[in-house]
Amino acid sequence: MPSLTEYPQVAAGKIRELYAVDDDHLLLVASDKISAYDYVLPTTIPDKGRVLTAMSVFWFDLLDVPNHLVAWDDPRIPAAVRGRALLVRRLAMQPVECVARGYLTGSGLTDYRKTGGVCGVPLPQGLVEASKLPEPIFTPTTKAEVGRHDEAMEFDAVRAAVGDELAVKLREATLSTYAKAAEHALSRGMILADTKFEFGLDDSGEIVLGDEVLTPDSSRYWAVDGYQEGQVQPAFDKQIVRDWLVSAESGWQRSSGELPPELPEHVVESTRSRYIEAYERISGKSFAEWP
Ligand SMILES: CCOC(=O)Cn1cc(-c2ncnc(N)c2C#N)cn1
Repeated sequence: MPSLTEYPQVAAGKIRELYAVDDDHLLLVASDKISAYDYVLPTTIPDKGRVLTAMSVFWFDLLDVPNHLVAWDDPRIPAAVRGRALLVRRLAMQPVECVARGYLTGSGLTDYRKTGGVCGVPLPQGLVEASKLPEPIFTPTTKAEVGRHDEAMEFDAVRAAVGDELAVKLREATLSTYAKAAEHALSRGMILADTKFEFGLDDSGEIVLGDEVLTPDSSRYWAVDGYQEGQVQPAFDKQIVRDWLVSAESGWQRSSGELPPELPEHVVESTRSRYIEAYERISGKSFAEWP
């Protein structure tokens, strides 16, 4: 069994790292780090990396779309990260964050209030926070540099970036994959409000689903119970953390620009439970059975 130090690191995000295994394979490793209000918090959530990896594996198996997953249990995966790492095949990743939205919130709502639509896609008047959209929309963004925000792209910008034919294929793959996932989530009592996919091309030029998929870090999940149009929905996984950070108890002021403080044990434990609950509701499996 190799050690992670044998694999050169090729990319690092706030929460995840990517390593080169060989010419054709990469290792996508999820940490237990958690971010809130655009900060990576000093406190980790035990098992978060394993839960989100288990969720990606579940979704890759459920969705019948070509994807980059080779294995999550393989001799090439170092023991230290087994269960929170995906062995994937190397793709030519496309320079577009492929976002699908079924509900209006966050930056999409801000865009709508300014322009009447999102990423140039016109929407009906009268929509409010958390409104369900008449049909899901493709609202791509750029892949921003580390430390910068992704920027909204209109469809013409996607065409300019990848060409007309591939732009259409990316939109179709994004919306059809979102629809399948949202339908399954709803059958499990969860609203998949939006999600971000990354696609690459394999050697035959086929579109292949990459990155992590349909995790609470790449998606907004809301519980159906309690869904109320017109108000900000609690994020299934991070709301406890967000609420504590802006409560008097934390002693932290979001506007201060200071790093957030350590989380108390009860917030860590409740958040760990929320991640496990999200996985178990969506997958119908027990997290205790994940390696
Ligand atoms: C540190 C986290 O950042 C990323 O994983 C983004 N990223 C993905 C790739 C990638 N590159 C080739 N083939 C792939 N299958 C993938 C994947 N997934 C590169 N950066």
